[in-house]
This record gives sequence, structure tokens and C-alpha cells, in this order.
Amino acid sequence: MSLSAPSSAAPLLAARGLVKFYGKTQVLHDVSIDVAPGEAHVVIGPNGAGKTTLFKAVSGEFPVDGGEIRFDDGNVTKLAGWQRVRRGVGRSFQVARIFGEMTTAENLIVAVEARERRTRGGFGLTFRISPRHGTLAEVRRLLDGLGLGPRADDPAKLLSHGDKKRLELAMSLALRPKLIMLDEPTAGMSPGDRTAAAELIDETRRAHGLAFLLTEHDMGVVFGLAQRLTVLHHGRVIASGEPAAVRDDPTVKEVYLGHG
Ligand SMILES: Nc1ncnc2c1ncn2[C@@H]1O[C@H](COP(=O)(O)OP(=O)(O)OP(=O)(O)O)[C@@H](O)[C@H]1O
Repeated sequence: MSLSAPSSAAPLLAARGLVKFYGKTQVLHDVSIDVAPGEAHVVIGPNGAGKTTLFKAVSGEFPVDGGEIRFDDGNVTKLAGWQRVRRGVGRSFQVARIFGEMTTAENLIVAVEARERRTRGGFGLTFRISPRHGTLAEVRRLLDGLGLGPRADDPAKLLSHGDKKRLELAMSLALRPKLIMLDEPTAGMSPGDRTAAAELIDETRRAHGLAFLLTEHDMGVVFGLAQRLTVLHHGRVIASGEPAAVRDDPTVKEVYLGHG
């Protein structure tokens, strides 16, 4: 079933009727999802429901087999992932993208400088040891804003799991996207770190007016963050709308939330 969406703003992201096959197995069946500017839209569903596949489709990791993806009023369905990044689709850096031997601050310097090179239309992967004027001030703001100030000079490989997640989010923010996609941002965290991470995401969204598309298994985090909730089950959207309405939906209770 489809419940009414709370937002009347024109969507930043509008995916319509997405279809994806892995070989002969259909994993996404006519999946549609919107994210409004500044909104946190959380996708939930049992293991194997297709959440990660939906994320990969939206971020351009592979082409879809049907449907259309519009972002910021342009059709991005045929664009490669890096082209979507240029338009403002940000996917959180995975831990593997962090350079472990470099400090927390140096990782952020690389991210800020990469954005500047991109904006200026430059190429090349060289990292200049002397950062541009302005980069260090921006890195300091990101570090302080995400509570990483005390870790600035620590090698990234020595950060706790929670701090690595913060660094990933900071690196995503450094690229100044319009939408940030986070696939299970609190996975593997302690309950305390989970609460802190959810607060951080919510604060970041409010402070920067950023839109978020997230998947998450922790229902405390889900209901603390979501302005809108979509439930996937066997690759189909079974409910989408305001969190309270989705939570009370009988089908959702039966196939998913009822278990907890
Ligand atoms: N590369 C692949 N090749 C074939 N099948 C795949 C591939 N990746 C995922 N699948 C299958 O597609 C379905 C959807 O997987 P997906 O990872 O998108 O689900 P999910 O909702 O993110 O699950 P989880 O909550 O466990 O991360 C599952 O049945 C999975 O086994």
C-alpha cells in the first residue's frame, strides 16, 4: 500500500518504477522512492529485501533494467556513478576509502582538495602536501562539527569504529553533496555510539539543509531520524509515508515490525 507523503516540496530525488535483475532473479520490482530537499528518508525491510540494491541503483553503481531516476530535476538514469556524484549525489565513503596511515585531518584535506579540483575542472590524483588557502579552516570546521577535533592528528587506522563513521560522514560532507546516502550507518556500533551517530546525522541534516537517504536496522535510530519511511519486502515497496502511519500499517506489522 502507499501512504500519503508528508512533504509537498518538489523532490530532489525521484526514482520511478525501478527494476533490477541479478541474472534471472528479479531483485527490484517497480520500486519508486522520493527524497525531498532537507529530508531524511529511511528505507527498512528484512534481510535480502533489496535495500542495498536500491542504493546501488540510485548511486549509479550499476544500470537498472527498468525505470527512471531523476535528481535535481535532471534525468540521471543513464549517468555513471561519478557523474551523479558531480550532480550532488553523495554516498558515504566506506571505511576502506579512508587512508589508514594518514591522520584524520589529512584524510579530510584530501577530500576537500578533491572537491576543489573537481570544481575547477582539474584532473589528476596527486595530493599536494601544502593545502590550498581555506582548506585548513574548512577541515577544522568539519572536525569540530563532527566531534573529531581531539582525533585530528591520530592516524585514521587507530580511530574507534564510531569515529571512523564520523570521519566517513565528514568526508562525505566535504564533497558538498545535496543528498547523502548512508547504508546502515550505525551497523556494528555500541548502543551509545548509535544514539550519538543518529544525533550527528540529524544535526548535520538540520545545519546544512542536506537530504539523506538511509537504510537502518535499529528501530530506535529509524524512528529518531526519519521524516519519511519506506518499507521494502521481497524487492517491492509495501508501504511508504510518515513514520507513525507506516509503523501502524497492518501489512508492515505482519511482515516486518511485528517480529520485534
Ligand atoms: N551481486 C549479487 N548477485 C546475485 N544476487 C544478489 C547480489 N547481491 C544481492 N543479491 C540478492 O539480492 C537480494 C537483495 O539483496 P540486498 O543486498 O539488496 O538486500 P538488503 O535488503 O540490502 O539486505 P541486508 O539487510 O541483508 O543488507 C538478496 O536475495 C540477495 O541475496
